[in-house]
Amino acid sequence: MTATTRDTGDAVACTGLAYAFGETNAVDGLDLTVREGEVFGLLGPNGAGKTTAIRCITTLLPVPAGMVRVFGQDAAGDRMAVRRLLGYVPQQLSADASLTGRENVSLFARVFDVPRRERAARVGQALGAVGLTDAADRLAGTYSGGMVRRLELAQALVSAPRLLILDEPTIGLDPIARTGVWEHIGAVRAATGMTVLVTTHYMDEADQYCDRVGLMHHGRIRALGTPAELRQGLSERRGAEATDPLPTLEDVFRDIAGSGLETSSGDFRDVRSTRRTARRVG
Ligand SMILES: Nc1ncnc2c1ncn2[C@@H]1O[C@H](COP(=O)(O)OP(=O)(O)OP(=O)(O)O)[C@@H](O)[C@H]1O
Repeated sequence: MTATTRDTGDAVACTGLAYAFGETNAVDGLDLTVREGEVFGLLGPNGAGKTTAIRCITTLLPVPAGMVRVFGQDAAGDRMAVRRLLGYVPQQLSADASLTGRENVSLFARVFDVPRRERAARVGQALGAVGLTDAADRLAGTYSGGMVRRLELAQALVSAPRLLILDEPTIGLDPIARTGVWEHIGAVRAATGMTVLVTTHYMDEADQYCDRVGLMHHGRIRALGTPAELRQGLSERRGAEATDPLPTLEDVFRDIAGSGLETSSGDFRDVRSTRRTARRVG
């Protein structure tokens, strides 16, 4: 095997990844490994560099410094090979309100080269996997926010990716719609063994649905582990008694990102993203 096709068994391996916008070091020496089959949550305050890192991993941005591999494929080398391995749900709207759900997913099937004779069946399966079979032939413009998010999930799933990358998939959704999105992700994952890399500002979701989380701050991972490990670690650092309740993941986040949070919106909600989502579903 050559260096560019070496498969480490990891879904994503970033080493020393750096990306700057002018003077701003958005990603600053990021080391990150996402293991095959896991749900990995990338958390961090506004401006931590999560979206920029994800855009490098999806090959939408170049890799100016460091290394990014997706299932062993070099993102700076064969970008199409990397793109074929992944499905991506960005923060911005990726569904067209003037098309039906089925038409939207069909468009992605064509773009991702799903063989013509399999297309109709695969589109139907993707819509079914996110619970949109009954609404498939309605215009996406008539969908609720949660349905739009599930439609975008179907778009990303139609190419049967080995790695699904979701940038704040539940922002702006009500609790029931949030749970719905996660349940559909979980069902597809259980059926296919797909790896999931997700960013979220909702600590409760990270705690409940992610196998491991990485807390990113100023362009790097500052803490890494299962939610339980991170909570236990903070408890030990605080010298808590065994009978004390474990701190929450939000406590861990505040402990690490500290001042970074005070310069943002005060909680983990990204106002900018919420607005983007509000536009998308409006
Ligand atoms: N297109 C751009 N031009 C200039 N600076 C940018 C651009 N995109 C991002 N940045 C800057 O890079 C840094 C990292 O931004 P990024 O969007 O990656 O963070 P994030 O962790 O995804 O934040 P959020 O949680 O708010 O989405 C920030 O300082 C941001 O202002």
